[in-house]
Amino acid sequence: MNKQQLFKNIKKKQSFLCVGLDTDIKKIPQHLLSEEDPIFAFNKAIIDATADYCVAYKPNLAFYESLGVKGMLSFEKTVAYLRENYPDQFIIADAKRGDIGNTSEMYARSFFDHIKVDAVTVAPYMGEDSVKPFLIYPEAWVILLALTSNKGSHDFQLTEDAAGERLFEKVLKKSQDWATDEQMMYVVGATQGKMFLDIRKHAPNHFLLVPGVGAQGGSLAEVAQYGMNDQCGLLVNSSRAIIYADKTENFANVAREAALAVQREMAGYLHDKGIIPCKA
Ligand SMILES: O=c1ccn([C@@H]2O[C@H](COP(=O)(O)O)[C@@H](O)[C@H]2O)c(=O)[nH]1
Repeated sequence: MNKQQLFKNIKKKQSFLCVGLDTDIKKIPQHLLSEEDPIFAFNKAIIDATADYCVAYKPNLAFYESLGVKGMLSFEKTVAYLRENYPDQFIIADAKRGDIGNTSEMYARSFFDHIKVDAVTVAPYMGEDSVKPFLIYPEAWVILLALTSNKGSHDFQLTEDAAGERLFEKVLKKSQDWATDEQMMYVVGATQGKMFLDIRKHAPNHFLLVPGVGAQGGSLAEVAQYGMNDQCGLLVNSSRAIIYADKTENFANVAREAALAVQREMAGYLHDKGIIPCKA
């Protein structure tokens, strides 16, 4: 999916919500454990319940890999289910990959040739040759870690060189030699508040994948205020606060309500920015 199609979907759905499929066998409702593939059954129910209110899904690979081969099958089935039934949803494999060139090439093949997601998250710290193999797929996206949502983002990403340039700024600047905003996005944590202003100085037109609202306490209002651009430019992820909003047999309906609440708030910010027309 290209940038224009993504923006069109955001306007149509009045939402820039990405639902995170961080599916943990220990957290899903008990009654699903008798299913042949409980993880897929959970994901399918969550997707069917929330698809009206979001434009993207982000399965995090750690949750699937932790279950071995079975988990990877659930992941692949989830992506195939989305592709077949919700082709307008943008699919992000949150895998935080990146290695020497020939190894990155294998990661890229796995996500873009084999599983066929729209985007993969990549760590930038091994540099150009570790990122470039993901960029040979013209329709696929790289989402580079820039300024993450966790406390540890201070350890490296916010450190300054002698000229006062912070590491995340170097990442934003340098990586723009590798790809345009039609193929690269950046991860910026919702917990970073006003730092979105600094991000936008270096990347005014890029889409940002923003995790950290909901369970991590980041403010959607601040993200919209400081991070939104004329084409929205935001995909805000929420995982636990939506998918585990309820643990009973009614979990999917409650997840739908949680997604709807976020979508309504997002519609307000899109109106305020003039991206979607005000209600009559
Ligand atoms: O900076 C980052 C980068 C990635 N993540 C991932 O996003 C989700 C957040 O889940 P919540 O339950 O909504 O907190 C999860 O998959 C993280 O690994 C992040 O949180 N921060």
